Amino acid sequence: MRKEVVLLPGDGVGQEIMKGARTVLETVASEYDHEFVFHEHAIGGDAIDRYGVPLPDDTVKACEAADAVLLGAVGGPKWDDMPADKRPEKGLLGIRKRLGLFANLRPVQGFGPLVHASPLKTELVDGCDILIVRELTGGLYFGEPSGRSEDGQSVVDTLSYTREEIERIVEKGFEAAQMRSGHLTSVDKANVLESSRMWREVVNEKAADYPDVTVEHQLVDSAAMKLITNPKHFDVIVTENLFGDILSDEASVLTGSLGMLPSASVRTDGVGLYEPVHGSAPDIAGQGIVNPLGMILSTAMMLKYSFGMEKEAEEIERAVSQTLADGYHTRDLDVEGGKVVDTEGIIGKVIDHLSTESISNSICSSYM
Ligand SMILES: NC(=O)c1ccc[n+]([C@@H]2O[C@H](COP(=O)([O-])OP(=O)(O)OC[C@H]3O[C@@H](n4cnc5c(N)ncnc54)[C@H](O)[C@@H]3O)[C@@H](O)[C@H]2O)c1
Ligand SMILES: CC(C)[C@H](C(=O)O)[C@@H](O)C(=O)O
Ligand SMILES: [Mg+2]
Repeated sequence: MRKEVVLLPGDGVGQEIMKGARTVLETVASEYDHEFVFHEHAIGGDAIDRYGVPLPDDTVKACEAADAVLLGAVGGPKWDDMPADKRPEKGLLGIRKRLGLFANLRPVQGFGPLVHASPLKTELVDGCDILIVRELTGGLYFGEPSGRSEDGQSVVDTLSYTREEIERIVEKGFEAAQMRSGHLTSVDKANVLESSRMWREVVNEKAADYPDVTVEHQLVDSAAMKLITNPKHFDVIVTENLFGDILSDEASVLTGSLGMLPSASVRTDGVGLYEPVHGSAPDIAGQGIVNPLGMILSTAMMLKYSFGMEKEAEEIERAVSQTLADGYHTRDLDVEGGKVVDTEGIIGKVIDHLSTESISNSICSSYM
């Protein structure tokens, strides 16, 4: 298959992890006889520096025309003093909105080889497998009005959702639960927020269409507590934009590092954007030590969801898992007896496991 992929490396470690994604895809292409054509475009601070805006029109057009988009990360202290509408993060929010990517799927897995990497007790983490379904194009991130009063003494951000926006993401949550364990946790703040009360109403209405799914409502504050005291309680979590942002970084603690989490930003049909959950990590950018596995696992999500390449995606996941099982990891992971390697080192190990020989071995062993 021939696929056009837009690469948006962005800022900070974005450039370093994108190299890993590209190398992995090139290996998959040669092993499986695919052709991935890469088109690199600017976003975030990189785009501000080069073109004066965080989301150039060319970038949007290229993404709209692509088969899929991969994004590294945006932002960093260099642009912290820019006015709100010119910040790098506006580029990311802009592309999500322009492409209509309302559903952000954030799987939290990888506990096999990493079960001892989490600061949480092993028995709490072992066997966890959670999918956070985060609403991505509404809520506080996009509500109007937003800004300061003329005298600078008051400020407003608006949390707004239409019923339709809630319905479509809640449906994604139910569909995911149906395909997994059949349990859905809807996270809100219905004891305080009107938007959450409408959210809860929609979840209860939709539940009738999914009789095979059990639903529970959980307030976001206690959900945050339960996520690290009893994570196995959760399977699919569906929640609004800001709650999903915060809970997913928290959930990364289960894997031992924020650098491990991939994500898919999708809509019902059309182009999808794949991005790790973490940011531009300015504290370690340029040092060659960033963990590229969240980005690499995002490429696996792209192959599965946008290109229907299930087998190829599984091979990437297997290669990552075997690399970790061999004891190799970057320094953000604290694994007793593990072997710390740099970014290039870990990418090389993943590639070794993607080579023809190792793939054919895994195919043989899967029939035994
Ligand atoms: N998708 C995105 O583009 C995205 C996501 C989150 C934050 N950001 C931006 O990134 C900048 C920094 O934000 P932050 O520091 O709060 O969050 P961050 O995710 O960039 O970093 C938080 C901490 O985790 C570490 N970390 C993150 N990813 C890592 C990886 N792959 N390997 C090893 N360590 C990793 C960092 O070194 C840092 O100590 C901000 O400008 C923020 O807006 C962008
Ligand atoms: C950089 C920021 C706008 C972004 C978000 O809040 O959505 C990030 O934290 C994420 O999780 O993708
Ligand atoms: Mg975030």
